[in-house]
Amino acid sequence: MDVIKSKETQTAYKTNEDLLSRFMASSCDMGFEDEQMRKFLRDIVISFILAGKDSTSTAFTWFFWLLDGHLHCKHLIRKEFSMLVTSCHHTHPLNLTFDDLKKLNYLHAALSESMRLFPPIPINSRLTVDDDILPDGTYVGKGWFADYSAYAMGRMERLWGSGCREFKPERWLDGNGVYQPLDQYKYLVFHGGFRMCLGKEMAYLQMKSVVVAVMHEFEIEVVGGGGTPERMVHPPYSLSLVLSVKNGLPVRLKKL
Ligand code: HEM
Repeated sequence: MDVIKSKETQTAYKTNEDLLSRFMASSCDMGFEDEQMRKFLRDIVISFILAGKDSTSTAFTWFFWLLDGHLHCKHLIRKEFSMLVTSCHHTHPLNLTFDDLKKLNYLHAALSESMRLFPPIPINSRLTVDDDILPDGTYVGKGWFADYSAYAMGRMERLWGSGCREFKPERWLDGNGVYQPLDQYKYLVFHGGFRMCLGKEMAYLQMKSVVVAVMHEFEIEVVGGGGTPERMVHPPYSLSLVLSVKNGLPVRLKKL
């Protein structure tokens, strides 16, 4: 609350580009009293922090686990961002801009593919407020839970074809290597419809910039071996609200 109050005294929040300033600037005509507005902003910030922290860190963990078992993909990711840095005339990947990061098609595909197999939020639930009939004719009564598993859906042959259990970033790319988003209801990693994740684009942006920064500086080796096709048959997961790697993911970093 103190941070919000101190920002209110700086008129610069209307032009500042940090997230809180943006929320403040876009909420000022909502008709709230001062204190109501502060609570509203506090709740938005807390929900963004809660929703965005464990989800992205879980996604990173599986991503690096999978890369360790798919060295060709690791090589393609490094090649893609190194070429981008050169073509944009930057001296360091940390100088890549928002628009530059959007050009990392292969990395975007590899992140999507990793989350298809290991969705950070593996199971999700809804409680019905009224009787309803789903589009396929299934009856759902008032007060019932309707659950879905993004983990199971990401491994269904009917949806992803015979190679559904393989890590193949290429399935997200067209013939020119450009990333092709798929139907949000086939890929429910970020949920779908009105209550879809509000931080999806931010999550990709954050993950791309972190992957590039880390991989530019270090070679990452998973202690005990990463997600080779053989190890992927029985992945070491631990199921909670998020899909963690069981006992964490110890890695060795070698400075490049
Ligand atoms: C890989 C990372 C992420 C994944 C897989 C993910 C996934 C999801 C999912 C499945 C939901 C729906 C939850 C539900 O309604 O039951 C959700 C909601 C939400 N996410 Fe994310 N999320 C990620 C990152 C982020 C980030 C970085 C932010 C913000 C900085 C964020 C903000 C939100 C918010 C505010 C909602 C609630 C939307 C609403 O109820 O209308 N998420 N996310």
